[in-house]
Amino acid sequence: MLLQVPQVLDAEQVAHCRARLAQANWADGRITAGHQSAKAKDNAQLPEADPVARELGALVLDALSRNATFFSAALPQKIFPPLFNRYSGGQSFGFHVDNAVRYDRSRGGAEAIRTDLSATLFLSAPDEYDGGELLIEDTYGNQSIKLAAGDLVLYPGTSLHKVTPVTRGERLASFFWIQSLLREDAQRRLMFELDVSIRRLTQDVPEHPALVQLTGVYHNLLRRWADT
Ligand SMILES: O=C(O)CCC(=O)C(=O)O
Ligand SMILES: [Fe+2]
Repeated sequence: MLLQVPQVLDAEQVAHCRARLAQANWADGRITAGHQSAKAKDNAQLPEADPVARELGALVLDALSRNATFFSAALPQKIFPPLFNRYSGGQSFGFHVDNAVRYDRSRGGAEAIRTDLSATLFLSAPDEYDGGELLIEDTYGNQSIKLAAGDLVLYPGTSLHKVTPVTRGERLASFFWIQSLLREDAQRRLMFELDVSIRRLTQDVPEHPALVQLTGVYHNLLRRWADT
């Protein structure tokens, strides 16, 4: 399932991130690339331990924790501390699949996070740059994603994807991975659709007794499938 989540960050939060990123110590993006993707990757990135990355990463995680759509679609178990990248002057990232497991070293150890889902949170407005589309190979063909600043796209970690060359301006984004309670994309999609339907019914017919039953079905399926 490929899902766009609008307005994860508001205009003020985006402006704050951009101001901090303008002063940050950017490095070559290949620092976090796996063996294969290093060949395809040409961008700038903040190192994982960079204080600006940690500070803004916490801001992004806090926004995600209050976003019902993100929660319902991802059913997050662990989230990799958000990273930040920048493409300009023709930079791009060729087709690749993200590493299956990432190690979060932000708390001293090296906690393994299975990358069930990948996410990009756009921090530049689409009219600020040319190119820079995130192309994702989906079951239904290629999707070309270029979202408003503050919006996020969530897609299965199993997907082949690339970022097309940025030929004008600069594309800033935050990107990260999620280990979900549900390992399979098909299960996550079913649970998301069930949750969206229950929420619509709760709005339209709040007193209907079947709502209690349906909510029970949701939780009992999750209990059956959740991998904790
Ligand atoms: O910049 C993006 O939108 C995606 C970055 C990416 O695919 C990666 O770092 O693995
Ligand atoms: Fe990637």
